This record gives sequence, C-alpha cells and structure tokens, in this order.
Amino acid sequence: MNDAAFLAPMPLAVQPLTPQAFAPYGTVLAAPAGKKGRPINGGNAERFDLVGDLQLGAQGGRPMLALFRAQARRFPHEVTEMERHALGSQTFVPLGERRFVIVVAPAGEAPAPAALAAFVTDGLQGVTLAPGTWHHALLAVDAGDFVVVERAAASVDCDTCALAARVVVDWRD
Ligand SMILES: NC(=O)N[C@@H](O)C(=O)O
Ligand code: NI
Repeated sequence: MNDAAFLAPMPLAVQPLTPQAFAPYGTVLAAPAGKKGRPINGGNAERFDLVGDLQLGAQGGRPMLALFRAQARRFPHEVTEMERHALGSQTFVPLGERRFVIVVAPAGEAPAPAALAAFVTDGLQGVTLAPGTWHHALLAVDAGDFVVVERAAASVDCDTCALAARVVVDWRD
C-alpha cells in the first residue's frame, strides 16, 4: 500500500435515519409514519408505545435520565474511538428540534472500519441503541439539549475501541 493510500481516511457516507436501516442497531424514536396513535386522555392526545423494554436493570443497574447539553460538532468528523454499553440500552431524544449524527456498528467484536454505518436524524427523531451496539459518543449537528436514558450502576459500563484505520464521517450541513 503506498503512503497516500495509507494516510487517506475512509469516507463514511451518512444516510437519513429510518427505522428499517437502523434496525440492526436499535430503535428509531418517532411516531410511525402514516399511523395514528392510541387515543388517550379523553381523545386529547395520541399514544405511541415505542420501546417496551429499555433493558436498564441488568446486574443491579437502574434507569438514569440525564440531560446532555451538547455543543455542535464540526463535520466532516474523524472517528477515532467507538464505545459500547454491554449491559443496557442508551436512548437519545432531542429537546426541541435538533439534529444529530449517529455512528454505529453491530454488537459483538470490536468493529472493523467497514462495519461502521452513519445516520443523520431529521431533528425530531431520537434513537434507542440496543445493548452492546458500538457507537460514537453523541455527535450533535445542532447545539443544545438532549434527554438521555441509560443504565446506571456502581461500575461504569462503557467499553471503548480504536479503529484499525482512519474513518471520516463524510457529511456537511
Ligand atoms: N459519556 C456519555 O455519558 N455518553 C456516551 O455514552 C455517549 O454515547 O454519548
Ligand atoms: Ni454511549
């Protein structure tokens, strides 16, 4: 491999977030397109049950709801580290209309660069990452607040891994 090829990062294309494309990694949090919710509160609201088991209690864990006040990231963004929470899911919901990019890889062995996938939300969508899904820490496109629901326990559940080659999230606002 010549030097140029060695140094050139692999561009990671960013696709619009859809439930189908994100299914191997978790759940997209949004009202199902074209579907009515269950009427509640005397018909003054519709209910959509999105995730029935957030998996936050394994090995003495408990649910934690946090608020992340995120700065806007600059793109293209080089991915240097991925992480996973093996014992619980992690949910990100924007407070207000606020986009973010989510870089993921399937649970299991530390991911090869080619196994990464990247999605950008529409500003209203949230995600629940399945336990063990490899992901990059929150990449806010629009600065501001996100509600995060995750498993909390006496010991931190966060494995990290470096990538075997350079990868750049190839996206511009
Ligand atoms: N560090 C932290 O609490 N957040 C990460 O787990 C993340 O995925 O953003
Ligand atoms: Ni995380």
